Amino acid sequence: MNLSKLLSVLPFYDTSAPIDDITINQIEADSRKVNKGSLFVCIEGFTVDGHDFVHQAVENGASAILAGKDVNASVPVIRVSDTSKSMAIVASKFYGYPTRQLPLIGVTGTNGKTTTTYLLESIFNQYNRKTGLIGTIQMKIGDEVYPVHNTTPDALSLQKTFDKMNRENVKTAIMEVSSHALDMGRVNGCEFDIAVFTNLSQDHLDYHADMKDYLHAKSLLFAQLGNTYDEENKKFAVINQDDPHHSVLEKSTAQHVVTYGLDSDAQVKATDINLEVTKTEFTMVTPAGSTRIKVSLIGKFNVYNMLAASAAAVSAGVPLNMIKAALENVQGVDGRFQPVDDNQDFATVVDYAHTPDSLENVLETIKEFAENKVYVVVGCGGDRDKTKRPLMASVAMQYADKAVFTSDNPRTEDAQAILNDMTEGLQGDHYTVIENRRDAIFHAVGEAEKGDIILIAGKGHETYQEIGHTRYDFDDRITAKEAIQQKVQ
Ligand SMILES: CC(=O)N[C@H]1[C@@H](OP(=O)(O)OP(=O)(O)OC[C@H]2O[C@@H](n3ccc(=O)[nH]c3=O)[C@H](O)[C@@H]2O)O[C@H](CO)[C@@H](O)[C@@H]1O[C@H](C)C(=O)N[C@@H](C)C(=O)N[C@H](CCC(=O)O)C(=O)O
Ligand SMILES: Nc1ncnc2c1ncn2[C@@H]1O[C@H](COP(=O)(O)OP(=O)(O)OP(=O)(O)O)[C@@H](O)[C@H]1O
Ligand SMILES: N[C@H](CCC[C@H](N)C(=O)O)C(=O)O
Ligand SMILES: [Mg+2]
Repeated sequence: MNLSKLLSVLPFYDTSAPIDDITINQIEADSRKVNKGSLFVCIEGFTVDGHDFVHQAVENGASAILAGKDVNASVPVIRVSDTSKSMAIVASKFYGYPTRQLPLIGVTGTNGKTTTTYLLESIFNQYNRKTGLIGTIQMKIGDEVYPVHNTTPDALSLQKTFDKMNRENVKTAIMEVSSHALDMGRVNGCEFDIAVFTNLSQDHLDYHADMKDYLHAKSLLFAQLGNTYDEENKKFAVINQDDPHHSVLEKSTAQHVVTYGLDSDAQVKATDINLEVTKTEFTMVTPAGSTRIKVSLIGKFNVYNMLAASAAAVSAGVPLNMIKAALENVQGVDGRFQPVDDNQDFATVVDYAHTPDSLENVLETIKEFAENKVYVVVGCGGDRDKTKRPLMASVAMQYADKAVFTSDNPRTEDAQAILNDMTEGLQGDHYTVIENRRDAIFHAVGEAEKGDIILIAGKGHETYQEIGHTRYDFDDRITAKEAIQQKVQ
């Protein structure tokens, strides 16, 4: 695409040299990936400054540079005030505004985003729509799976991905939208049709100044739905009415609000809920009718996730019988309340709870069904919210008969210091500290007796333990299986 034409979407910019004859065939923010004919965008990161890599970008064939400060280059430099924002706008144009033609559902909230997006994927597949999915575990186009580095990728990768989805005939895109992404403007340029809010509780206070700031970031998704009304293209804000923050989000948008909740007067609600150890049953009441649903997902928190997905699907016009069929087929999400079984006489569950609220929800569910003792193996991530550490430890102590505190991605922090943060001032002594996660899992499995249940929390689908800057192979499910096999031999 002609560079002047591409930049016509920007209100103001300066150039160091004429750009009329330049053709751009790629936009790139990583100098290492620049090819001949690229526009290299300099982004000031948390680790390094992209402006320092202009030389490498030019060596690799960049035809022009988009910069936020003075840089020297043998190719034209385009100066803008904010390269991240400009990149999102320019990328949308370069890829032909892909989300204008692609129905897009964004899911935000502290817990339940991944689960809700997977439920939505199942519902839209049942409705015969090819789906695209972007989130914590992976990116998917139909059945094709791609690896991801972030829950919500940067603006450039997103626009590129949506373009690919359009070219591969995706009819509905579903994505997790993290608070980091909203705050950093990664979803700038995305035209959402439905925004879903799951819940808000403490997490990420390493990044957000306080809970108010965290809530504000979440509200940006609802503000981004826009304030113009198009009868042909209705937009919806799907909001959990049982969450105390719901009214802030409702006020952030001018679009239709669809509420969901367990009791109250929500538009989509669950009544007559029957929570069992292997299944859940409830009646889903929606503006489109009611239906009894029997699913294999466990726990009240999953009823919320099902309501969130159903409320979004009903808003998009999916018939209730399709929603029911899809939910009843769902077998669970990778690493979320995932049993590890090898004919042992105690239960073992791997789950991705890594916040005080999610740990409490999952332990509450387990406690309700436990026939005997409850064990929990859990740690807290390094280089992440330090204030959640004692809270997670005390939740573990409150619900478990025996807590085993261990490491969960210490990253650049000292694992023992993280464990000290967890256990300092802790009430009670029914806990053990075993820094090595494999040893901790083997310990819990070794101790468990008939009818006990072990929850291994925090890593879920993760297949690594990150120590320093290195990710070592590690999988709770594989490790638990090995421990069980060794025990039952
Ligand atoms: C704090 C943060 O969000 N960092 C993100 C950021 O990395 P960064 O700022 O360190 O980037 P950087 O390495 O300084 O690089 C700056 C620029 O220089 C460029 N560069 C760099 C090196 C080079 O040789 N040449 C070059 O051009 C880079 O391509 C980049 O454009 O930009 C990267 C690329 O987009 C992200 O992958 C990275 O996320 C890191 C991995 C991360 O851990 N982020 C977390 C905090 C996060 O975003 N989490 C949320 C929520 C998770 C959840 O709860 O679900 C998420 O959405 O993932
Ligand atoms: N609606 C919910 N409310 C509270 N806890 C939940 C809910 N849904 C799931 N959980 C718990 O939170 C864990 C993470 O769930 P999930 O991966 O769906 O959330 P997420 O919002 O995508 O998390 P992340 O921020 O890491 O992407 C689950 O393993 C479960 O323990
Ligand atoms: N996306 C979350 C995942 C946390 C998972 C847990 N295993 C940890 O490493 O803290 C984060 O990066 O904060
Ligand atoms: Mg997620």
